[in-house]
Amino acid sequence: MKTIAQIAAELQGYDPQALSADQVSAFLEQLVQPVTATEEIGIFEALGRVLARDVVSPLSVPPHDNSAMDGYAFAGAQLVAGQPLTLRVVGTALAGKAWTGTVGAGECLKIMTGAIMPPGLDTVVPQEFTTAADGDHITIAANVLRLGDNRRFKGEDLMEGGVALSKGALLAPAALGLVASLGLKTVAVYRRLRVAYFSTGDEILSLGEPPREGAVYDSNRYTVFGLLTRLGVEVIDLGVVPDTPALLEAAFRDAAQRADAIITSGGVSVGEADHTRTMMKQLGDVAFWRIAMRPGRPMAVGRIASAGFQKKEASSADAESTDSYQNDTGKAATGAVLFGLPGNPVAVMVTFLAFVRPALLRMMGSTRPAPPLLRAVSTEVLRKKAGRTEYQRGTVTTAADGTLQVCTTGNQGSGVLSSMVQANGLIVLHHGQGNVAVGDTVDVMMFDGVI
Ligand SMILES: Nc1nc2c(c(=O)[nH]1)N[C@H]1C(S)=C(S)[C@@H](COP(=O)(O)OP(=O)(O)OC[C@H]3O[C@@H](n4cnc5c(N)ncnc54)[C@H](O)[C@@H]3O)O[C@H]1N2
Ligand code: MOO
Repeated sequence: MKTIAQIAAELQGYDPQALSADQVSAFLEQLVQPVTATEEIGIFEALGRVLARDVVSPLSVPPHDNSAMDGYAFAGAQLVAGQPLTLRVVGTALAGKAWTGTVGAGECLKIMTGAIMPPGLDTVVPQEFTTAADGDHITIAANVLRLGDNRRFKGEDLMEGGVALSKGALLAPAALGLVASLGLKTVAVYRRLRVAYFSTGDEILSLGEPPREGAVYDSNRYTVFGLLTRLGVEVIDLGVVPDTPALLEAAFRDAAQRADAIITSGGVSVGEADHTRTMMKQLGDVAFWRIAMRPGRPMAVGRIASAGFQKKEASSADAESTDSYQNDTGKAATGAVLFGLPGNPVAVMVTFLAFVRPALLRMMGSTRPAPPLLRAVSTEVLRKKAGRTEYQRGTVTTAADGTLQVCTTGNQGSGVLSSMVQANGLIVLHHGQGNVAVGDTVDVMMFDGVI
């Protein structure tokens, strides 16, 4: 496990007072490692979990060549271009039962979708392309079919012995179905990540407290709860912690003991009455950054030591595998990764989406690349200074001509949550980018499926 100083030394051009968003991502990739503990769980429990071992197909899917249509199976070599074909129906093959008779030249077999294709037959004509000829014959119109049509091959979805799903896959609904199609009842996944969160600040009111002059209700706790829950981690909610050293220390210790990662909001800027910063420094190995981005400029990142694990031992633990420090909760006793987010509600969400979410996914063991950004045409002028990354709240819509367009949603202040609620994505104005004119194409990070 590398210390903050080690990672910083390896990162080109590292300056904690002026880090680009890309440098932050590169830093976090070094700081966080996937959990190692795994468990075997039922498929219904596996949605959103990360596969810890390749799933190797114990059988082929489909298990045999079969029909893709309700119709008539026959040997396709009998088809002649430009001519209809009349065949005698010799029987019916139903799904789930093998047909045991023989089908010769000039003959066909009535077959249902999914029924096994008997040997020698390779083509299926859908029922609606046929007309009943006299007695037990059918006629296939000319030029409606080619040899091999409507036949599904054994193993065309998954072949026995092949890797059906790779380690690191995030189990989405299609993956659950795929596992079930192999007849498997359980999958091996990484244990669920535990993430503790608390809000800091003396001006922050918990719900239920009466309003007080100068105080605001805690909203970050709820947005972070939502973001973490959507990610599928176990959320450890530690509420609002006042700016009191003893209470902050207790909260950090408790969080580091129980969680893999700690998220806090507030107290990472240069304010005077902030014990949060001091406590982070005292209990851990933490860097305080000013990121060249908006919103989300100040942020603290590092590792908080858990009780019984002395900070100065961190370097001796470096060479060891995290596994040797497992405590009885299955969590490495090396403390927890800290994401100290700025207090402003939109800055919390933006830093979470830009940095914390990818880092947590990595800790969960996921190897899925980040979803691609969408390209949309800006319908307004966007003022942007080169030399920092800006995230603006926006709404993407489809124009009458089918192109995607985007406009911003209201007040872009970093405390304004209403414009976040209206948005369906974040317009990402990259580090080197300047002003945007009407008609320029911009990148958008869509929220769907993320938040
Ligand atoms: N001299 C400077 N001042 C500030 C700087 C700076 O670089 N130099 N950066 C500004 C930026 S950008 C931000 S963001 C804030 C971040 O400061 P803190 O992380 O110390 O956050 P606080 O001061 O505690 O809070 C900021 C703001 O957010 C409100 N807040 C905090 N927690 C919550 C919560 N749980 N729910 C709702 N609202 C919350 C808080 O009341 C403040 O209004 O610093 C700037 N200043
Ligand atoms: O950039 Mo701060 O992080 O405005 O909210």
